[in-house]
Amino acid sequence: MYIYTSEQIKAADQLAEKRGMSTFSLMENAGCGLYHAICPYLSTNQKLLIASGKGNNGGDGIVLARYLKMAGFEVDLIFPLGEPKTGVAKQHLHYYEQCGFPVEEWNPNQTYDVIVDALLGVGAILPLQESLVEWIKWMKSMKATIISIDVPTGISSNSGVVDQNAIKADYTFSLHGYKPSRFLFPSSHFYGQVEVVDIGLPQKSNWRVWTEKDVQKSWVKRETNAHKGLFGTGLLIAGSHEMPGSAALAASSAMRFGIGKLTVNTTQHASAIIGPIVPEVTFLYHTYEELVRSEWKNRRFTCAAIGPGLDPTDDLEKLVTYLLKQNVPLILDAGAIQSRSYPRGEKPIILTPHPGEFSRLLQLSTKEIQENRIELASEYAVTHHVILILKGEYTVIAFPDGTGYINTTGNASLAKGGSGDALTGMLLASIEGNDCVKAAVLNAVYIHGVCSDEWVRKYSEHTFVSSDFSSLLPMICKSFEKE
Ligand SMILES: NC(=O)C1=CN([C@@H]2O[C@H](COP(=O)(O)OP(=O)(O)OC[C@H]3O[C@@H](n4cnc5c(N)ncnc54)[C@H](O)[C@@H]3O)[C@@H](O)[C@H]2O)[C@@H](O)CC1
Ligand SMILES: [K+]
Repeated sequence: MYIYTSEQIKAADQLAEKRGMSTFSLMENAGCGLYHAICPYLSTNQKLLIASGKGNNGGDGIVLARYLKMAGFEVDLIFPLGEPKTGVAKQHLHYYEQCGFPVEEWNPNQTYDVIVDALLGVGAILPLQESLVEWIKWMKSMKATIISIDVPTGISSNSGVVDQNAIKADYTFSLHGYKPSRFLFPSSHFYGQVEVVDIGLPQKSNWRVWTEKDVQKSWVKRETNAHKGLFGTGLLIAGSHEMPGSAALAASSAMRFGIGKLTVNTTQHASAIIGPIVPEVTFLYHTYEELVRSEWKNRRFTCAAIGPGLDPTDDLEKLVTYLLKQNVPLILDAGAIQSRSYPRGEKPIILTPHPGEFSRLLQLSTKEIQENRIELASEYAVTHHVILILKGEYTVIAFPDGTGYINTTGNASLAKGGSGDALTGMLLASIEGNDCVKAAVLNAVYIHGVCSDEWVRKYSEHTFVSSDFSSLLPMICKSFEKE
């Protein structure tokens, strides 16, 4: 489940060539792999069109056409932009013709059930040429099932940018790995259902998708002689007169997700609301200044989270600066997400902005953030030595060492006040319950999403509320425990 930029794909191609695996063979692997992956979606009574471009994406289309013809499918292969230009695509066209298969002229009066878009892949340069636009308009009018090879024509590989005439695929079969645009916006909505086709290249990338298997492998089972001191003594600085619920949601999720002990620093008013919901927590009622002065030394907290339900003020900033010096895992959310510098310590500092908060941090529009979520999150994490969790559909989790992950769990039911607070609580618990920081962070994000996925399996997505995390977590966590 790796993710590759167009530059990485080209480099992998060149390295394979140098090592003796020719691009001709890779194209054969691609076409053959595509054939096996696409076949289950086709039937021999359908009329198929493969539209190939001049580059190697078009070459993949030629190989696929040969396999489909050999299997008895009714396929027309056409070149709306002219015949192939690259050496390997020409070679494959030669072999295709030697096998006795024809190239057709585009006939706008012919109808098709399935159209395979092998026009542009990772070599696309936007905007689309006028000659292609006319053809795409005809193709869209056909109302056929559209299958794109590698990336839908008209979207960028590396960013979320989309040409106004881009092809919206029903299915996309990506070669070797996902391309970043699969998880960016608005491009991801043009991919349809996506499958990755292996073409025999070694998998190596700093970016990948975190999967159920990853969670299972990294799930920590408690020792039989465990005691509460082993799972963290957390300080949650959250909740205000106006927003007491944020602290309740973060605290209950932290307790449910396994933290040993939790103290909530909040207002007296907020604690009257939090207490009945989470009787397991203890309370502090300090001002930010008082917390800086004494509490840390007296209490020996092993981790902290700050921000849910808090307004960004100068005093809050002073407290964050103080916490950053304590060398404990620190989660900064909501009101605590501000522009500042970070120490290069051993303990993880985790920021959890949504696109609006990240846009304020970077002084970029939300559109620019959404088009380049992966790259921008990674740059920020590396430059500031923090773990950056950029929330939203396909949450991006970027680490200071330049690695990163995409989370694919979760759905629109999470678009509701309080879901971020619950994540903060889960992160606080997770970071103390797993020695592997990456797994701790990724598992919290993954399971947070699974809760909402489980909800929508049974109930309407409109009805999920963040208090539901508490009742869903016991069952969902159980499903990851090894017997
Ligand atoms: N390592 C891999 O993953 C492999 C990838 N292969 C395929 O090779 C593709 C990349 O091939 P290329 O680098 O040849 O690039 P493409 O085939 O994506 O596109 C290049 C061609 O499209 C034309 N073009 C670019 N932008 C255009 C626009 N806006 N309007 C009209 N024409 C435009 C260029 O002039 C060039 O002729 C991949 O997407 C994949 O399908 C496989 O064939 C082999 C191995
Ligand atoms: K394509």
